[in-house]
Amino acid sequence: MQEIAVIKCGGSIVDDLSDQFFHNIKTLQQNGVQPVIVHGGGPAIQKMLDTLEIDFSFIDGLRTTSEAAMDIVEMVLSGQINNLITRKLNQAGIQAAGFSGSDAHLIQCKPIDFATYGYVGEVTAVNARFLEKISSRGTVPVIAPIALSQDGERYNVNADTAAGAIAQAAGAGELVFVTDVPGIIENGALRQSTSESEIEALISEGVIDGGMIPKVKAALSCLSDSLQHVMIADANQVMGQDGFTGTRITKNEGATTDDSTVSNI
Ligand SMILES: Nc1ncnc2c1ncn2[C@@H]1O[C@H](COP(=O)(O)OP(=O)(O)O)[C@@H](O)[C@H]1O
Ligand SMILES: CC(=O)N[C@@H](CCC(=O)OP(=O)(O)O)C(=O)O
Repeated sequence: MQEIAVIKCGGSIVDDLSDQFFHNIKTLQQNGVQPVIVHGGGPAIQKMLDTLEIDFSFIDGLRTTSEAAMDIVEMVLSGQINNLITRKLNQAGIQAAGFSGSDAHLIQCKPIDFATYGYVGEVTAVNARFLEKISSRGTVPVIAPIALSQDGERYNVNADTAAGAIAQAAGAGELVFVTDVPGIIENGALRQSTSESEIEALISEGVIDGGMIPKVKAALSCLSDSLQHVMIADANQVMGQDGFTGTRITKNEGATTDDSTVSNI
């Protein structure tokens, strides 16, 4: 089986992906790696909810999602952003197919806490076998972070969390959060690496803030024996021979690394 690399493409950068991003995906394929793309779309969702004057708030970085908001989340993520990225990949000569996480039981979930968050899901299982079937035929799956509950309801999942769960369930050897910054910045400089104990301090000191918090949390929760580091990187960087450059996140030395909670169906 070829190595899988999950690339999470942030909503902050989807409109500004350069040729270099697509070149990097091609290079991964040429190196025998199967890329799986998971995307966000926070800014586009925000814009549409504001235009339609649909209420929401953020609690711990998660968008509270009413039924009306969920219609918009699904429309924007599946109908707009997923199509955009898939179309651009195909235009760049990379065979790609778009999916909602609610297709083919790709992402299964349960509500986090319906009374507080509404339709916001916590991933319980990923259909990694389906992904493997698509990837092994040379097609790049492009996945919107929408999940299905056991009773067939759609839920909104934070895209960083969805990418982490997919990487974990698919046994990915690489997970890269590509975004609009080169990695974790501290005092104006890029931090080349960090680990669990430092991250807690960086969050409490306010160095890691806002949209960077779900990335580092997702990274820490999916590190395992097969996935020993996670990268946060600039989406349009020139990728070198050693892969993406940015901030490399690892567990602390000596910590248990195999704490899998998402099942692979
Ligand atoms: N220490 C930090 N280093 C870099 N970016 C940070 C840091 N703390 C907070 N951020 C913010 O996180 C943002 C990236 O997260 P987000 O906007 O959610 O991106 P995406 O849509 O790509 O997931 C950056 O643009 C920056 O504003
Ligand atoms: C529950 C929740 O917060 N879902 C996110 C899903 C999109 C996302 O995560 O997009 P980014 O990667 O661009 O942040 C939202 O509604 O914005």
